[in-house]
Amino acid sequence: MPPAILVIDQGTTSTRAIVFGPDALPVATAQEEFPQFYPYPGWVEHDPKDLWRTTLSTARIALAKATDQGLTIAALGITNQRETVVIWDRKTGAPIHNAIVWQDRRTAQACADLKQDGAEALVQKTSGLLLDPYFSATKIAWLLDHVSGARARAERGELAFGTVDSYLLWQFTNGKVHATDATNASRTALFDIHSGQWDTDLLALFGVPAAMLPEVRDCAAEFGTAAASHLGEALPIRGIAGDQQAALIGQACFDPGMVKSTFGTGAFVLLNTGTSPVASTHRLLTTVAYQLKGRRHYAIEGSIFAAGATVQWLRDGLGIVRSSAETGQLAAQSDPDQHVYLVPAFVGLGAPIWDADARGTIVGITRGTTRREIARAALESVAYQTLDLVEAMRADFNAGDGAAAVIRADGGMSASDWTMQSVADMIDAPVDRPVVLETTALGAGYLAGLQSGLYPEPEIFAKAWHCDKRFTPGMDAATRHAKVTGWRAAIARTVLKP
Ligand SMILES: Nc1ncnc2c1ncn2[C@@H]1O[C@H](COP(=O)(O)OP(=O)(O)O)[C@@H](O)[C@H]1O
Ligand SMILES: O=P(O)(O)OC[C@H](O)CO
Repeated sequence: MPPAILVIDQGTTSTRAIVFGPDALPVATAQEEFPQFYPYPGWVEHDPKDLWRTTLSTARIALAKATDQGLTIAALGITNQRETVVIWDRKTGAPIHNAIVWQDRRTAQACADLKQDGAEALVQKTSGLLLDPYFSATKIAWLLDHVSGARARAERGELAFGTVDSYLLWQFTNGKVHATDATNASRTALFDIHSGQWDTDLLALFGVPAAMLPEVRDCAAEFGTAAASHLGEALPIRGIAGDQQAALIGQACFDPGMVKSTFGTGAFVLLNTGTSPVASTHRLLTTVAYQLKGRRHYAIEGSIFAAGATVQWLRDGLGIVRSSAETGQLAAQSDPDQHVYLVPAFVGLGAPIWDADARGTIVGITRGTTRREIARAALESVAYQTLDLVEAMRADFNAGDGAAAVIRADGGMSASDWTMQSVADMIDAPVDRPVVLETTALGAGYLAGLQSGLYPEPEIFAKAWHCDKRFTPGMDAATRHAKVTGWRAAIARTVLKP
């Protein structure tokens, strides 16, 4: 029977399982949403049992569909929402608390205090990240300080910490393997991205005992065996990467200067900088892109908190569109002489501004403004925010024309031709949308397939990447300049901290 790879894509709102055949094309999928918990404003939790339950249910469905097609699973790959923290008891495997999700802001004050003490330089230099509640370290400390007895148990080595990949790996292997990969480790703010080791100074800074940390492995590696009791057969786990890094791999962005952007609820833009980490002077993040055969490749990353979320707000909050896709139709009919800007700072602004207190605004409306101009402003806000990240990346990477010469797009919102054209116009570079849009799962599948000898080395795999549609920039420089100037003025009215 032809071999295939089963991938778990454990995301923020749903878990998906996708099987890739011998030619690395998707052949079977399953998806399941799970509950989100918001105990207080700004807090976001998941029940780890839900993450495991939906992992099993979707994997079983996808596996059965693949078996029906005569395929046999050679290995498992895992990709996951990053930074989210799970802590569990090593003896029972039981989590000591709900998972604290990457979006959770409960440790904002702890981060502000550390910043006040001048700790950000160490964090940035060693981990490549910033002092922000987004990352795992302060979430771990919060759990150790708020769950009764947890700190003492962690120090005695009784508790294990993991990002979601690590927790699923523990479950699949029945507690035999406590490991993660270098991309997930690089999102914790505890990992020295230069040496590839957990860092004792960062552990001391955040108050995290070393005894609770997983072992860090390559992205394509032997991660142990999923016990037969889970999926009906014992399966080797051979690939792990955080979801944005997995998308970079799935988009075959292996050369320095290549960029992918995933336009989902938010948007994540990553630029491959090769085997040297590049320290950003524009408050972008430096992160591990992937680690293969002990060799780390790096990326600089910027994130936009509201991309598709703005479209959802027009649909579910304002009720001025019936479907996401309608926004593109309305934008196409809008009046080009109206200069309306929407800054979707619903939960503050991400890179490169990082203002958690900024709140959204709409400027430039007149009595003649209709939902068409509002829809256009919503879609254009994604293009302007992408431009802000790409400009910062081009300046940081300093590679002239080679940096971000093209953006490879994916994610649900990449379905919007109008938005992709607008992004191309604003960044003044082509946007390519690939044939296989399941780039995140493909990236993890590629890693597991590479380790299994099923898929070829990166250079060969990259040749199998095919563009479905290229969006070529078509806006004249004067129009672009005027529009971007208007956007920057709108941002200035939004940002609270200059
Ligand atoms: N045709 C479209 N036009 C505009 N936005 C769209 C379109 N199709 C999907 N979206 C947006 O894409 C987002 C879903 O993308 P997805 O990658 O599934 O998100 P996530 O993985 O973050 O849950 C939604 O916010 C939706 O509004
Ligand atoms: O689960 P997603 O696709 O929303 O991705 C979440 C990111 O990994 C957070 O850093």
